Amino acid sequence: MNPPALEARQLTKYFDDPVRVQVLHGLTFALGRGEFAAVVGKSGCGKSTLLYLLSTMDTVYEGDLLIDGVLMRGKKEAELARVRNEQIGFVFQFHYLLNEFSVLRNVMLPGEKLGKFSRQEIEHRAYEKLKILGIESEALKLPNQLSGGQKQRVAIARALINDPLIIMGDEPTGNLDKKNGEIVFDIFKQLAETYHQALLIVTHDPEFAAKTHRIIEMEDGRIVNGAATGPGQPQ
Ligand SMILES: Nc1ncnc2c1ncn2[C@@H]1O[C@H](COP(=O)(O)OP(=O)(O)OP(=O)(O)O)[C@@H](O)[C@H]1O
Repeated sequence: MNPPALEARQLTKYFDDPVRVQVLHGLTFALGRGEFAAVVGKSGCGKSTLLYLLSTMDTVYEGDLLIDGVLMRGKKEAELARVRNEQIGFVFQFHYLLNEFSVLRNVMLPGEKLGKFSRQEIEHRAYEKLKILGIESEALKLPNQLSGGQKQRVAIARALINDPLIIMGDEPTGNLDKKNGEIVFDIFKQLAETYHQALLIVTHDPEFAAKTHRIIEMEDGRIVNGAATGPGQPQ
């Protein structure tokens, strides 16, 4: 059996700014392949801090993090950068697309950075991703010629270019209207159910959270609900 896409074991985080404050209190949970989980909780409960740790961007923590069964502790920054680029796709509330490049090139950039495929192959993959997101006709436009919903779909295509095992989002629908939020939700669901990617999405939208496979509820730096993967959850 495959290991979980993501596993946190007693993840603990302190900030020392200006005094020592514990922000995460020994979080233990796993996220399987094909699972679509929402992380919810009040402002300040530690959701973004958790995402930072899980995405390997913050390496100062206690406890352990495993990605696809591999322990992240002790890895050098260059190795972590490779893990991030290859295994994790990130979608933020704001799209951070580069306006001087076409939509297609924006999607291709993380593929070029990975350096695993030829430029032609990356371009082919970028078109494929834009197609999944229903915006291949916009490929040669500049990001600022698109609507907000379309831009967010480009950002998702960019997160998918290297076929990551895990997709993380910090309020990826926070900036969208209801209709576009639903489109993005359906895309995430398809990624989990058709492509067996693991999705961990921070959201303040209860309707969005209620439609995912699993809600991980946080309170004051602890998981108070949804830490355990239920029986029958896709792996
Ligand atoms: N760099 C930092 N230094 C000190 N404290 C921090 C730092 N970053 C976050 N915190 C604190 O850690 C706690 C958790 O913050 P975090 O941003 O993870 O919460 P959140 O649940 O994502 O909130 P929101 O929903 O408002 O985005 C908060 O009390 C915050 O003030």
